[in-house]
Amino acid sequence: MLGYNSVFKKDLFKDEVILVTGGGTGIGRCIAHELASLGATVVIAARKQEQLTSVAEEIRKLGGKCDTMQINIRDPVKALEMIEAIVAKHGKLTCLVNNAGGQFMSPASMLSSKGFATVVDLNLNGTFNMCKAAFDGYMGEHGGQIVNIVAECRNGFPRMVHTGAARSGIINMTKTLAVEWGPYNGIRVNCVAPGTIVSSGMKNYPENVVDMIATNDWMSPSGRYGTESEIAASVVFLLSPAAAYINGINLAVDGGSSLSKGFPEGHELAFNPEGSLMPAYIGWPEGKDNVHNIKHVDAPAKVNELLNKYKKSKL
Ligand SMILES: CCCCCCC/C=C/C(=O)SCCNC(=O)CCNC(=O)[C@H](O)C(C)(C)COP(=O)(O)OP(=O)(O)OC[C@H]1O[C@@H](n2cnc3c(N)ncnc32)[C@H](O)[C@@H]1OP(=O)(O)O
Ligand SMILES: NC(=O)C1=CN([C@@H]2O[C@H](COP(=O)(O)OP(=O)(O)OC[C@H]3O[C@@H](n4cnc5c(N)ncnc54)[C@H](OP(=O)(O)O)[C@@H]3O)[C@@H](O)[C@H]2O)C=CC1
Repeated sequence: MLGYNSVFKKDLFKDEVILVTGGGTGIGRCIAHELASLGATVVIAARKQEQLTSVAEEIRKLGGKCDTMQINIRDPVKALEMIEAIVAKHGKLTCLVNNAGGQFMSPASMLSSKGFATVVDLNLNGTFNMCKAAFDGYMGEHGGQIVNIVAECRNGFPRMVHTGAARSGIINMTKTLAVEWGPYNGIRVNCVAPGTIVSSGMKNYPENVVDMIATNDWMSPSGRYGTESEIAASVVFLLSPAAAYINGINLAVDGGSSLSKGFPEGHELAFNPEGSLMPAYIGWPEGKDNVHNIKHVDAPAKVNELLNKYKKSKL
C-alpha cells in the first residue's frame, strides 16, 4: 500500500494553533492538510503568497481552518513579527513545524563560500530564527511542541555539503533546545528526517537526477520511496500527546535507507564506491563555469508521473 489513511483521532488537535513553514507546497502542504483534518487551526507560511492562498482554499473547502502568512525565514525580525501576529489573531501558538528549507546540488569543489553560506542560512539559521521567535513570542511562557524537518545526514552525501552541514546543525540544535527549553512548561523539540520522498520539491532537481529517481524505485530497503503523507503522519505523532515523553530525538522516516549501505542484488554496480545513496552515473559537468548550466526542468513529466504513482489517498 503506497497511500496513507489517517489513523489519528479526528479532534486530536482541535484546540491547537499550529504553524507550518513551507506549507504552500509538497510535504508542508500535506502536513498542513493532515493537521487541519485533525481539527487544528493551521497557519501556513512561506515566501510565495499565491501558493499559500491556494492551499488555504483547498483546506477550507474541506472544512478545515487555515490562515496564511508571508515570510522569509532567513529574517529573524520578520519571524518574531509573524509569531506575534499569529498570537494576536488566534490567541496562541501551540505547535511549530519547521518544514521550509532546501538546497541546490553542487560538488563542494565547485561551490562558492556564498553558495555554502546561503544554504546554511536558509536551513540552519532559518530554523533557529523560527524556534527562537516561537519561544520569545509565545512558547517560553506557555509551552509548546516543535518539529524540525531535516534530512538524513549521518553519512556523507555527495553534492550536498552545505545542506548536510546545516541539517546536522539542526539536529544538534534540536537536542540542545530540548534540554534548555524542556523546563519551560514542557516544551518539546524533535526532528523528522525524511528519506527520499516523492514530492513537488523534486521539480527543483536537475533533470538527470529526476530521471535516476524515476527509474530506480528500489533505493531503500523498503523497495520504494516515501510519501508526503508518511512524513505528515510522523509529524502528527511527535506533536501529539502520544509523544509527550519524547524530546530531542531525530526520527528517520526513510524505509530503512539510512541503515543500508547495501542495495538489492543486481543494482550494486550503479552505486559509487563509497556506497553512498547517490549513484555514480549521475554525471556532473566538468568545470566551475558549468555549475549554473545544469538543465533544471520545470514541472517535468517524470516528477508528475511519480507524484501520481505515489498519490496520497487523502488529497
Ligand atoms: C545531507 C543530505 C541531504 C540530502 C537531501 C536529499 C533530499 C532532499 C530533498 C529536498 O530538499 S526537496 C526540496 C527541494 N527544494 C529545494 O531544494 C529548494 C530549491 N532551491 C532554492 O530555492 C535555492 O537554490 C536556494 C537554496 C533557496 C538558494 O536561492 P537564493 O536565491 O538564496 O540563492 P542565489 O542568490 O541564487 O545564490 C546564492 C549563492 O549560491 C550559489 N548557487 C545558487 N545556485 C547554485 C547552483 N545550482 N550551483 C552552485 N552554486 C549555486 C550562487 O552562485 C550564489 O553564490 P555566488 O555565485 O554569488 O558566489
Ligand atoms: N522531498 C524529499 O525527498 C525530502 C525533503 N526534505 C525536506 O523537507 C522539506 C520540504 O520539502 P519538499 O516539500 O519536498 O520541497 P519544496 O521545495 O516543495 O518545499 C520547500 C518549501 O520551503 C519554502 N521555503 C523555501 N525557502 C524559504 C524561505 N526562505 N522562507 C520561507 N519559506 C521558504 C518554499 O516556499 P516558498 O518558495 O514559497 O518560500 C517551499 O514551500 C524541505 O526542508 C526539504 O529539504 C528532506 C529530505 C527529503
